[in-house]
Amino acid sequence: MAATNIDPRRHSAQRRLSRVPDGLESWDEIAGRLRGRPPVVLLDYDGTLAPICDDPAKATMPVRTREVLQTLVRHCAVAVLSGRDLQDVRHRIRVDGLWYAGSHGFELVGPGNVSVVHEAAERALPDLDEAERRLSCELEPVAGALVDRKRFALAVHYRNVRPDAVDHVISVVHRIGDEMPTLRATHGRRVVELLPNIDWNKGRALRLVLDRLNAQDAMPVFAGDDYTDEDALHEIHDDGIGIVVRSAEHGDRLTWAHYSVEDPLALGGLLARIASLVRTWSGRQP
Ligand SMILES: O=P(O)(O)OC[C@H]1O[C@H](O[C@H]2O[C@H](CO)[C@@H](O)[C@H](O)[C@H]2O)[C@H](O)[C@@H](O)[C@@H]1O
Repeated sequence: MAATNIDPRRHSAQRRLSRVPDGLESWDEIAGRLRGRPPVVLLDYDGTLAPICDDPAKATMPVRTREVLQTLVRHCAVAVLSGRDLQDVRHRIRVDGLWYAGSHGFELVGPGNVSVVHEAAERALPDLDEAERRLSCELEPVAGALVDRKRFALAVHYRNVRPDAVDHVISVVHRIGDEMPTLRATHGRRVVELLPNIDWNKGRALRLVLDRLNAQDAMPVFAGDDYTDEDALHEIHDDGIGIVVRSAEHGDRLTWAHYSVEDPLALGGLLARIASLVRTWSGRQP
């Protein structure tokens, strides 16, 4: 299962979540790293901007975080890289001027009507349709299982499934995915997903955004909470600031992040400090 791009030779640079310093406590160090290098801020949505909840349709970002994004985007480039469908994540964030990537980066839109769709991923669409049909049918009897179709991904949520039925749900998704060579499986927070079997992920989408912005001198700052975010954290590991949002759900896993924050609210606080810093540089305009 080719879920990530990560080069195993560099695994020694990963750390356990419990050993990653807190970003708010390390603020002076972060501010020092940003000095002279304006940030490009790239963010995951679920579990990062918005707290995790039982119903994916009800995940919302705190009002204060939206205000911070509105301030940030006036002073630096901001992108949201989500596993959600592109239209869904745009609708949830509702801030103009941002880059938005949906389906884990297989489609993106940016300011000035920029639109990028991964062409090869379109070849997986018939199999995604077929997998959606079969999974909806096979998992219909499983209470709490939720099949969530995005344009270039198919998530099966098991957060509300009885613990003794979870393995069954996961194995059904893998069996159907294995029968379709155009698809591959990935895992997230109480979710298993089928994606186009292409060497593409949030790390590659992040690099695409930086390239399009011509942002070689900028400091990429990425924040995420989940396994799929590790590709983006890995991508900027040597030349950026990676932040992981901690969660008990993952245990003491390995991460490429440089700093951590306790939860989405704390991340909002850290983003507010970054916003305040970049505002100062541009003469304190709102
Ligand atoms: O990359 P993200 O923006 O973090 O999207 C990843 C998945 O997030 C959503 O599911 C997760 O959040 C739900 C709401 O809190 C939660 O109920 C679920 O258990 C989590 O897995 C979203 O629904 C998925 O489509 C995304 O792929």
